[in-house]
This record gives sequence, C-alpha cells and structure tokens, in this order.
Amino acid sequence: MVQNSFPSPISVNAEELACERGGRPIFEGISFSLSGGEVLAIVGPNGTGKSSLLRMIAGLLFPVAGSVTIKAGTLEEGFLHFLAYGDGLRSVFTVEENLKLWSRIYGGDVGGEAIYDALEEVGLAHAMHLPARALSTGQRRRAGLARLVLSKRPVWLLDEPTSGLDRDGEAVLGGLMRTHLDAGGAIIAATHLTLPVPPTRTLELQ
Ligand SMILES: Nc1ncnc2c1ncn2[C@@H]1O[C@H](COP(=O)(O)OP(=O)(O)OP(=O)(O)O)[C@@H](O)[C@H]1O
Repeated sequence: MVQNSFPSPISVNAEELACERGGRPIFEGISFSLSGGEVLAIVGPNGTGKSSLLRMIAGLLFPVAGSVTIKAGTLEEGFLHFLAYGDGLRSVFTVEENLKLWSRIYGGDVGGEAIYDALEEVGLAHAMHLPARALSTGQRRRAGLARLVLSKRPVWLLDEPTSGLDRDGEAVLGGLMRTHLDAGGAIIAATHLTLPVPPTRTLELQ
C-alpha cells in the first residue's frame, strides 16, 4: 500500500480517446487507468501519437472523442507536471534564476537553499550560477529534473525522460521516480527507451 503524501488520492482515467492532428486520425479507442504509486509507459513507433497523448492528458490538445479525468487535487494547487523536451529555460538567466522563476510559477517561491538542494539532487549544483545558455544538452535535461523536484506535483507526464541523459543522469531520474511513487505520485511516460523504473503497465500505440 502506497503512503500518499499528496493532499488528495490520485487517479488518472482515460476513456476511448481518439486523436487527430492536422485533420489526420492518429489513434482511437485508447483507455487506461492509473493510481498513485503507478507508472504507465506509452510506447510505439515514431509518429504514432505518444507525445500527442501526453498533451491530451495535460489538457493541451483536445480529443476528437473520449475523455480524460484526473483526480489529484485542485487546479489552484496544481496537479500536473509536464516534462517535455523543451526545457523552459531562459538562456540569459542563470540556472538559479530560472528555477526561482519556475518555483514562483509552482506557487512555492523557494529560496536559494532549496534551489541548491534540488540542483544537488540532480547533480547540477556546480552550474547553479551559470547562464542557462552555457549548459550542455544533458545538463539542460538535469535542470528539467530539478524543476520536477521543485514542482511537487502529484502527476508527472514525462516525454522521453531519459533522452540526453548519461548513465548517472538516468540513475538520478530513477531515484526521483521511485521517491515520487513512494510518496503516492503517479507517472505517465512516453518513451522509446527502457525507463529506469519498471512500468506498472504499458500502453502500445501503433
Ligand atoms: N502540430 C501538428 N500538426 C499536424 N500534425 C501534427 C502536429 N504535431 C504532430 N503531428 C502529427 O501527429 C502524429 C503524432 O505525432 P506525435 O509527436 O504525437 O508522435 P510520437 O509517437 O510522439 O512520435 P515520436 O516517437 O517521433 O516522438 C505525427 O504523424 C505528427 O506528424
């Protein structure tokens, strides 16, 4: 039994979702359900709609049929974190300034110490005062992981989360995922690669 550290019990239910992009059908009849402590992996060849499905779950793309219901707190509290390939970093700001900005968006407005701790957790504390433009691809991905740490949202949507990470970065991601699941969070990840934490179930798009 998972201990839920989040304010509400967590569930994500999708029923008979259908997706069109540019007027072209991408998938249909997609249903799944997920609870806190569980990981859903979305797999399938390029162009089958993995990212589109994540965007649909996030409410960024409307289904042409079906529905998604997420129970995980209130809109005001914020219940989703979408980690996509775009890292959301402003290049002229330092890593610390970027994370401070994001922490305000997450409603936390945390101090430098919490930002340092989040960066240390993802192996990026040494780069805290560098402008984001100076980060390597993998370091930018790690900064994205630091955002995950700071956001404290119950449902994580991860698009190719291991992409660009070295072996140590994958281990860091695995640690964050396990901590999140142990706290009762839920994770939905679109991936071509093996996730550092085995999925509870897998949804294959074709
Ligand atoms: N903005 C858009 N307008 C029109 N078609 C789009 C748009 N975005 C994506 N598509 C199309 O939707 C389909 C699904 O794209 P999506 O990015 O969801 O696939 P994916 O499974 O995540 O692919 P990959 O494995 O390459 O990341 C593709 O055929 C793509 O060309």
